[in-house]
Amino acid sequence: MTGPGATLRCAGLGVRLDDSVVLRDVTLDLDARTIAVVGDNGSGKSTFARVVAGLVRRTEGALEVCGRDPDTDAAGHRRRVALVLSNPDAQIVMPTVSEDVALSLRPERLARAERDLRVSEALVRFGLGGLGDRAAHDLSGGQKQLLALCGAFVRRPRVVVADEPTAFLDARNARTVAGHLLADTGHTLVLVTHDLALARRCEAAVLFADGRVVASGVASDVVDAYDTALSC
Ligand SMILES: Nc1ncnc2c1ncn2[C@@H]1O[C@H](COP(=O)(O)OP(=O)(O)OP(=O)(O)O)[C@@H](O)[C@H]1O
Repeated sequence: MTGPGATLRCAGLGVRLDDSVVLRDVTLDLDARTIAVVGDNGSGKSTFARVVAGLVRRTEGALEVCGRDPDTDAAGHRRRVALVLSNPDAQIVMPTVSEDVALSLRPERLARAERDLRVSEALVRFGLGGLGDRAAHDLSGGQKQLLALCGAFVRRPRVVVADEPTAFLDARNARTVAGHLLADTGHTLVLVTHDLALARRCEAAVLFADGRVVASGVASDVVDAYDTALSC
């Protein structure tokens, strides 16, 4: 694949895990800042998200994320990409809120003052100002997901891959988290979601079924196609 970097470009991409073919012949060319990934349970969305994030290697085909092949510079790719999962408990590593956010900045080897400033600015931005010294596991579910976003965005990632980030949240927290993910802060968003109203708010979408792409393009068109398939 050549030419200027579209956001997400795949040609004949396939993934085999433990001798099972999980993704097959995924071909896409999307140039959009926000991309939803939709489809039934088990259709391959999370696997695709992990390939985009550089956590799972494809076994076939070509892939470019913002013009770069994750496999040619895997470490650099992981530095540019942040991953947000549905279960924020799985993402909390450090005892306190601010230590947990600071951990995300460790690879940048910042001076302590700059690191502390970046952490406190991020906490305020995600509504956690004043909670820096709290035990991270004592936060509410919604606050924990905001902490996960804080840890993702404090690194100023080029790409954010979010896998069902609102799945366990109430309507208010889901709206807050979605607002942060969709806001234009210079990142590209790849958002796996079962929330079709949220998917419609993205610019583009991809619909998976049985490990294949069955529709891709403008988000509202793709979600309409999925809605139609669901009612058949
Ligand atoms: N390590 C693995 N080995 C074999 N098969 C796997 C592995 N990981 C996932 N799969 C299978 O790949 C298929 C796609 O899984 P994936 O988690 O990507 O789907 P999904 O669309 O994200 O589903 P959900 O909406 O339920 O989260 C499933 O059938 C799953 O069982």
